[in-house]
Amino acid sequence: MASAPTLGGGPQKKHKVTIVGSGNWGSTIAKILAENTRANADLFEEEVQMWVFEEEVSIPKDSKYYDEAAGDKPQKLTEVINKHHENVKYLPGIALPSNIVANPDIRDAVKGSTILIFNLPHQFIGNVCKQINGHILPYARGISCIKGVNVTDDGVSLFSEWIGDGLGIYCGALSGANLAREIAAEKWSETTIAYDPPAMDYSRAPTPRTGSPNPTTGEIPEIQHTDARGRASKTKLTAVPSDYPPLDQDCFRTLFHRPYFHVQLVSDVAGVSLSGALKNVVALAAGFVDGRGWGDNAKAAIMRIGLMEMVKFGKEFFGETVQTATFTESSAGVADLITSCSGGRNFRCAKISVEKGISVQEVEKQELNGQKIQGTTTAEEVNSFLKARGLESEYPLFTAVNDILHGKRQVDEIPNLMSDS
Ligand SMILES: NC(=O)C1=CN([C@@H]2O[C@H](COP(=O)(O)OP(=O)(O)OC[C@H]3O[C@@H](n4cnc5c(N)ncnc54)[C@H](O)[C@@H]3O)[C@@H](O)[C@H]2O)C=CC1
Ligand SMILES: O=C(CO)COP(=O)(O)O
Repeated sequence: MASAPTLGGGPQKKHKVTIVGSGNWGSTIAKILAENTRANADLFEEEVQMWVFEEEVSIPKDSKYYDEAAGDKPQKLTEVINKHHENVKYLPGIALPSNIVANPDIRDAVKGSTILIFNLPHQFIGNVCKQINGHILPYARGISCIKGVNVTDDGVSLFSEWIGDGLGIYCGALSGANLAREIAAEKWSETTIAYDPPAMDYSRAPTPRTGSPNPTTGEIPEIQHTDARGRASKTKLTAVPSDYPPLDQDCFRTLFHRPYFHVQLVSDVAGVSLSGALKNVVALAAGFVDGRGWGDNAKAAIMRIGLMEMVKFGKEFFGETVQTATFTESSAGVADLITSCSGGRNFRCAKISVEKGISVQEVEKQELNGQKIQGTTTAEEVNSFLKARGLESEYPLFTAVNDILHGKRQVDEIPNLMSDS
């Protein structure tokens, strides 16, 4: 284990960072993390592990990476990334720092890491967590960059909480107006990180939700989560050993903040996670109306109604744990809604689907080269949750998007369906 001297002369371990996922956003975040682990050698091990869902890629003849010896033979994506320091499939044209190690073995990638960054399409996270459960450090901490919600028959839960509960660790959330391709090109943007673990990790005062260790016994409080049906779950955390730098908000700010990627810290994990998930449904609606050529006023109307439904959903099902300001003031809320409804993949796929008269899923396959949009599944998941509670009519925009995706409604019906909003 790498160590560095402390003021007291004792060993000071460094945090090891693993990113679970390597798509368009996953690879962009890996770039940011690797730049910052290099710049902060007192806190972090320089090498960043990046778990890659292994697949084979063909390198075209006109590519600078074309290898005469290999010819057209497909090559493993991990090997291409480690050799050329570029994710040629999911983030082409962007140089990745050489301290990123692409690893196809998920258990090996997370081994010994104190910091786990979850960044993959939400439909794959369940299987990945199953594979790493029991193979991570008990005192690891996580951040979920996933934009989606976890819906089961029992209710809606946030991936940050679901990952935390499942793995027995604390997991915060990162979300913002963050089109990956712009950030990978180092164009300035803001993001929001919500990280609010019990005070044992904290250099600041504890919040009422997370409490602090019992001053007499030193016992660590459990983290309590309440799902959308009001059912509570508790995660008993293992404290981060004191020979590591504190794993607090400041540590995560240092890990993520770049001159071109400004981090705003909040404690509302639920609000940040929900905003990121629900705005994808709204972005599909914005794409539908743009595809019909209705212009910016219609798109603004969609954003206004969508934001209202996002806040209503958060307040109705997550109560006091979400703050309205997260939706209306943070990068994770209104700013992400605007960028996603302007140039996101959900928006673009929905727009093209209307223009070409084909399904959004078909456009996704044709246009995105393996990238996955999240709005289609989130629209279905949110709809099945609302339907089961007889609440579809209270969320006309969310409901209309799902109905259009399933051919039950037409885009032209949107104005009438929104008439009471
Ligand atoms: N791309 C963007 O601009 C942004 C994306 N996000 C969010 O980040 C999350 C990750 O998305 P991206 O990195 O964009 O992914 P992506 O859509 O670019 O790529 C798909 C990824 O899924 C992986 N994959 C395919 N099949 C798999 C399987 N069976 N098991 C596990 N992995 C599999 C692929 O290897 C690839 O890494 C999503 O929740 C997305 O909403 C958030 C902010 C920006
Ligand atoms: O979340 C995003 C921007 O913040 C990306 O949205 P898309 O997945 O629709 O591209």
